[in-house]
Amino acid sequence: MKRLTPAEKIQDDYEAKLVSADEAVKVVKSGDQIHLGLFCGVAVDLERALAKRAEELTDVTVCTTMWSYKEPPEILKADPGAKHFHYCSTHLTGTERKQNKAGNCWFLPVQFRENPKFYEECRETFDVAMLQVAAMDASGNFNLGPQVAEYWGVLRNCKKIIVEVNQNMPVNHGQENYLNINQIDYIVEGSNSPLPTISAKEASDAEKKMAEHIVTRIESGSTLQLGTGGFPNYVGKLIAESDIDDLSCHTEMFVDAYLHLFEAGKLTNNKRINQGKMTYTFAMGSKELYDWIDDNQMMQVAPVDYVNDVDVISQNEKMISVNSCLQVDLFGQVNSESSGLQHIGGTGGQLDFVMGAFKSKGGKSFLCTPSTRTLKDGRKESLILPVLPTGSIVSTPRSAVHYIVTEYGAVNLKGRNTYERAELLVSIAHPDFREELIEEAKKMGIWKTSSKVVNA
Ligand SMILES: CC(=O)SCCNC(=O)CCNC(=O)[C@H](O)C(C)(C)COP(=O)(O)OP(=O)(O)OC[C@H]1O[C@@H](n2cnc3c(N)ncnc32)[C@H](O)[C@@H]1OP(=O)(O)O
Ligand SMILES: CCCC(=O)O
Repeated sequence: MKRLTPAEKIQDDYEAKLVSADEAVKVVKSGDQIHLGLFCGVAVDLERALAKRAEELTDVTVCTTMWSYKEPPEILKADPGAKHFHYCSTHLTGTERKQNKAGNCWFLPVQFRENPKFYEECRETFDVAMLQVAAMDASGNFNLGPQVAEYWGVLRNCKKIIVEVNQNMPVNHGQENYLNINQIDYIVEGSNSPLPTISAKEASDAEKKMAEHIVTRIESGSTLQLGTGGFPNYVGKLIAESDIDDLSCHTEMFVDAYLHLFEAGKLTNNKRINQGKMTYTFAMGSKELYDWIDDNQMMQVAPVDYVNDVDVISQNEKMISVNSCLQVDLFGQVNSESSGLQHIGGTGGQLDFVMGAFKSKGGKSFLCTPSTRTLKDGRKESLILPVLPTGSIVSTPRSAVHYIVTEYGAVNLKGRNTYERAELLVSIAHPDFREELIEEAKKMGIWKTSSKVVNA
C-alpha cells in the first residue's frame, strides 16, 4: 500500500470527517448537553440544523456565552414553549433578554475569568461542542477566530467536537487558539455567513460628560480596558483626540475604539507584559475591526483565565478599566445586571478588571452610569439610590469599588468610610434627587451633621 505524505494524510482525514450540517447534528440525542460556540464563533448552520430536529428531541440543554444576532436562535423559534430545548446564556444580549422575559432563555451566573474551570469541573460533560472556525491550514489546524475565552474548558470536557468552517472567519494570532483535525469528530463546510457586527451607538449628552471626567484622569503610558456599548467607544474617541499617548491594550473585549486609537497613533503597546501586542479574549465590532484582526501579528487573543486574571491584569502599570453599570447605592454597591427582578445582563469580567486595575501600580477602575433614567411614563428615576431595590444584583461589591462616574463627576470611594461615601455619591447624583438622598442617608445612619455635598 502506498504510504501517504503528511499532507495527503491530513487531506484524507478532512474528507473522512466532512459531512453536511444535517448529518452532523444527528449525533445529538434527547437529554444531551450541547455547547453552541462563543461570540463570533457560534455555529449558526449547525444551530439551524438542530432546530429542524426540535420535534424529535426532548430535554436538550444548549449553552452559549451570548447570542449576538438580531434574529433569535432558530431552536427558540422552533420551540417557543421551551419544551424541547433549555437555552442558557452567561451574558444576555438584547435578543436573549426578550427570550428571557418570555421564559425561553435561562441565565447562567459566572465570573468570566473562572469560565474555563467552571465548564471543565462544575457542569455536566458536554455531549457535543459545536463551533465556527476558519478554514484548515496546511498543518491540519483550524483557527478559532477572534475568540478563545472559555473554549478550552468546554473542549476539554466534551465527548464530540463538530466544527463549522466559515471562510469569513478572520485568522486571529494568539495563544491556545487552534484546534487540530485530530481533535475533531466532524467537519461541516458552512454557508460562510457574515460575522455578527455591533455598531457603536451614539453617546448621549450624559455619557459625553462622563467620558470627559474619565479622560482627565488618564495619564500617558496607561493600559486600557474598554467595555462594550457607545460609552466606552466615546471614551476611546476622546482619548484619540487628546494629548494622552503611549497607550497599551489589555482588555477582555476588543472593540472598534482600539482601531480608532491605533489610527490616531496612540497605541504603542509599550506595556510591561505582552509588549507590542493587543491582548484580549474576544472581539466584537465592525467588519473593519475583523479585517484589521485577520492574520495580524500584533493581535493576541488568549484564554479568559489568563486575560482576566487579576494578577495578570495588574502586572501592567497604570491599568485603566472603564465599564458601565445600572445603579449604585449610597454604600457604593454596584448593580450591573438587573432592573429589580428583571434580568438585564451578566457581570462578565467587570469585577475581574475592577480588582486587576486597583492592584496595578497607578491603576484606576471607573464604573459609570448616567445619574438618572427616564421611565416609560416620562418620570425620571435616580440611578444613585439609598439602597439597591429588591431583586438588584450586587455585581461589584462596595469593598472592591474604586471610581463611580456620572455626568456630574467622578468620585473615588477607595479608602472612604460609609458617611464619606454617601457624601461623595450624593455629590454626583442628579441635583433634583440630592435632598431626598440626604434624608434617606440620615435615616440609614450614614449622614453626619457635618456632612456636606462636595465635588471630588
Ligand atoms: C463586554 C464588556 O463590556 S467587557 C467589560 C466588563 N463587563 C461588564 O461591565 C458587564 C456589565 N455591564 C453590562 O453588561 C452593560 O454595560 C450594561 C448592561 C450595564 C449596559 O449595557 P449597554 O449596552 O451600554 O446599555 P443599553 O443602554 O443598551 O441598555 C441595555 C439594556 O439595559 C436596560 N437598562 C439600561 N440602563 C438601565 C437601568 N439603569 N435600569 C434598568 N434597565 C436599564 C436598557 O433598557 C436595555 O434593555 P433592552 O435592550 O431590553 O431595551
Ligand atoms: C461575556 C462577557 C461580556 C462582559 O464581560 O460583559
